[in-house]
Amino acid sequence: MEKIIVQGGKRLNGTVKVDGAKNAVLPVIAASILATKGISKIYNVPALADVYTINEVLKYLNADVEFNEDCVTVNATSQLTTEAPFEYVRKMRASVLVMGALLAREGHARIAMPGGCAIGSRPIDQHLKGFEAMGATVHTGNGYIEAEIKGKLKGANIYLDFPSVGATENIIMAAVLADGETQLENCAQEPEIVCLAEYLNAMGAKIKGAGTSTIKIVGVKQLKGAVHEIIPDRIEAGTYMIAAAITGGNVLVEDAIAEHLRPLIAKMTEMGIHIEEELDGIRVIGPDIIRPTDIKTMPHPGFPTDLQSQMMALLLKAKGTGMITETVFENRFMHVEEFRRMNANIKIEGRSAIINGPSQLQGAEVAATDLRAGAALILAGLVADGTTRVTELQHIDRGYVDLTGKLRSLGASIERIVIEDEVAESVTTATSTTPKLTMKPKFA
Ligand SMILES: CC(=O)N[C@H]1[C@@H](OP(=O)(O)OP(=O)(O)OC[C@H]2O[C@@H](n3ccc(=O)[nH]c3=O)[C@H](O)[C@@H]2O)O[C@H](CO)[C@@H](O)[C@@H]1O
Ligand SMILES: C=C(OP(=O)(O)O)C(=O)O
Repeated sequence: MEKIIVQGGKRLNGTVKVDGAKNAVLPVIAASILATKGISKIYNVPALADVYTINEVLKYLNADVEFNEDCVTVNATSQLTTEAPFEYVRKMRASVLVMGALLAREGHARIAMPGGCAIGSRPIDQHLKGFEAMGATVHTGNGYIEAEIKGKLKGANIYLDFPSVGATENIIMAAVLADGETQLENCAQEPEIVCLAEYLNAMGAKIKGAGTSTIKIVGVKQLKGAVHEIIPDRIEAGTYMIAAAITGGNVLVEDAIAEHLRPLIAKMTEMGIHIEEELDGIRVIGPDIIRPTDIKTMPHPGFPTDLQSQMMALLLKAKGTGMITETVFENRFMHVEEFRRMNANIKIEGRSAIINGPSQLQGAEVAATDLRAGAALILAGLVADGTTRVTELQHIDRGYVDLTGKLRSLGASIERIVIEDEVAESVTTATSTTPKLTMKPKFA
């Protein structure tokens, strides 16, 4: 078992570099199987557990995939198989993103049902509605969803009931090889959609309007491999911006793109945090007193749900009452119980959390209930009295490259350890806060 151990009380200072965006690289790698000619080279790829999983999915489908340094090379020119089994989809829901591409290219896709996860039920009805509008038939059974089309998909007008990120991506990937024009309305406008569309256009696709609520796609006959660079991860960047603010530090978040982070910058500014947009990133200077604010998560350009739990950590240190309303996922407050173990004063009312700050946070044993919850608990640990121990690190590894190493380079007292003997560890830690013989640091 592994744990992250944080000692609170250090101000963070220095520069931290952001990696490539998880939510951009996953659809881009999925889209690479649309190329029946040439190879793709995708740069600025973060070494995340989810990237290894999507690469495994592609290899299972019969593509050649290599991951060296920050570059993933894909050759998908051989005949593909058209099934993504449960073992991959269970590990990572984004495995469903190969569905649109397989359907467009091979006329068939069979994908294990993704099911729900800790943050919500997460259906994919909008993805399937798009495929059906393009002429595909969709069946479900035995835990799988199967879509097929005789001949080619046909361009269609598709209106999404909600601007789903995954549905927008899957439908774009289906439409690029369809006969005729597809118009996708009320679609997601996230920067990751723009990154995907730019890659597909470099492959020969004809997509216009990515980044707005209406996207037009004119189908083409064939796509070829292309070179593409993944955008910096705005959620990772936002997490370090909050780390700087919560500790009253001064940190340059290198490569953070301010245009992608407007809602966070606006809210942090309202909270009295000093933010400077510099040429090579965003500098955050934490104030002595943080003011409370109210936040409502929304699809982009609204406040991102993926920064909701980290902002809750920050509100715990604000002087006064703040409120967070989560509108994107129905169950994304799992971290509240964990914050309460740390002495946080939070009340839940329906889809809102009322945070009465400042809480005198205390170090505790807590579990990362999902990826961003894990990051939020570490942020709280940075300002808690004493030691915080975070478990369930597999969630954090899905979305942060070396979170402990990066925070330590800014001056945080944090390490990741492998515990060989759980019982011995609990006896030792009950009496001491010094490193124990039973623990081994995992990263240098
Ligand atoms: C790999 C990736 O990019 N993940 C991101 C993506 O997830 P993902 O693409 O799964 O998120 P969606 O935008 O699709 O989901 C948003 C909401 O719409 C609902 N919904 C979605 C599709 C559908 O067919 N039917 C339906 O009801 C979902 O249950 C959820 O409540 O966007 C989310 C919202 O910004 C982020 O939190 C995730 O980090
Ligand atoms: C919810 C997230 O990711 P995913 O959609 O991959 O579960 C996230 O990145 O916070």
